[in-house]
Amino acid sequence: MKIRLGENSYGKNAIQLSKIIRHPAYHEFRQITVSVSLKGDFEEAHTNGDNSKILPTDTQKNTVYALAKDHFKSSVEDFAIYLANHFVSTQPQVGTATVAIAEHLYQRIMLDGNEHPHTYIGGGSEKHTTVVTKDATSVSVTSGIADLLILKTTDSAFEKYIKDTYTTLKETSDRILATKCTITWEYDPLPADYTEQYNSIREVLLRTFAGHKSLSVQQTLYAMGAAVLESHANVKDVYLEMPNKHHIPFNLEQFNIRHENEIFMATDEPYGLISGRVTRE
Ligand SMILES: O=c1[nH]c(=O)c2[nH]c(=O)[nH]c2[nH]1
Repeated sequence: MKIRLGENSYGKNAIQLSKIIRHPAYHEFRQITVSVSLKGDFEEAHTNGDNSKILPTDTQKNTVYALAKDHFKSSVEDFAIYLANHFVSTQPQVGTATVAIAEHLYQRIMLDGNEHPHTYIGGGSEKHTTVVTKDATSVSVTSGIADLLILKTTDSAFEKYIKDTYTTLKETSDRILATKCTITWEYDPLPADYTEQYNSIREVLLRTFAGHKSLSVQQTLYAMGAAVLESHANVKDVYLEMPNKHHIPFNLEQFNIRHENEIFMATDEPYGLISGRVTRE
């Protein structure tokens, strides 16, 4: 029987790195999770146990910490590109390096109307993500937002869907719309300033979510993706995952209390999961 090795990769996942950038008047604090994955000439490692072309994942991890000192200064995208390029250009057996970074967001706390110089508040579950894939001739950058918890208390309906024997869901013209969404977009061409692009795309996403008169999560998902493509010529496509964080109206009428769409029961599971890619024709 002929057996052969198929597609393979290896690397270090979930490297936790924090950095203080000390400015004279204040400190910047950054916290990231980095994953490295390498593809290349690793056939012999798998079939013969020959490790002569293996850069240990432990060394990959150490490289991330070492290079962060001088090269993690601005955006996570710039650092990911630097790291991916390092592995491709210093290791001839590596054909493609993929570096994924998720940044955990912190802001300096406000005290007496001023940002405190060295004390921070976390940004909740939201993360700024990037996945950079680099080979000898090309680089791709897909950035995004992960676990962004957003909610609106009106301008969301869900009506006129299929009703069959098993339907119990009541139509609503005014419900809570809540999601902890993960959104990614590919840049093409690559921007000069990733942080500026990220902030501007994030604002378009939030503005669209807020302003959209939603007939369903599906429709809001499409509107958010389309708004990014309409406002950012260098975004090739947008992928959105929007779990529906249900807030179910609680039946107060069983206690003879009038239901005025004010009291809900938040449920974690099961949850609707709506996902979709919005792209240019
Ligand atoms: O926006 C929605 N889309 C659905 O497909 C769906 N299904 C459901 O039960 N509630 C909702 N809400």
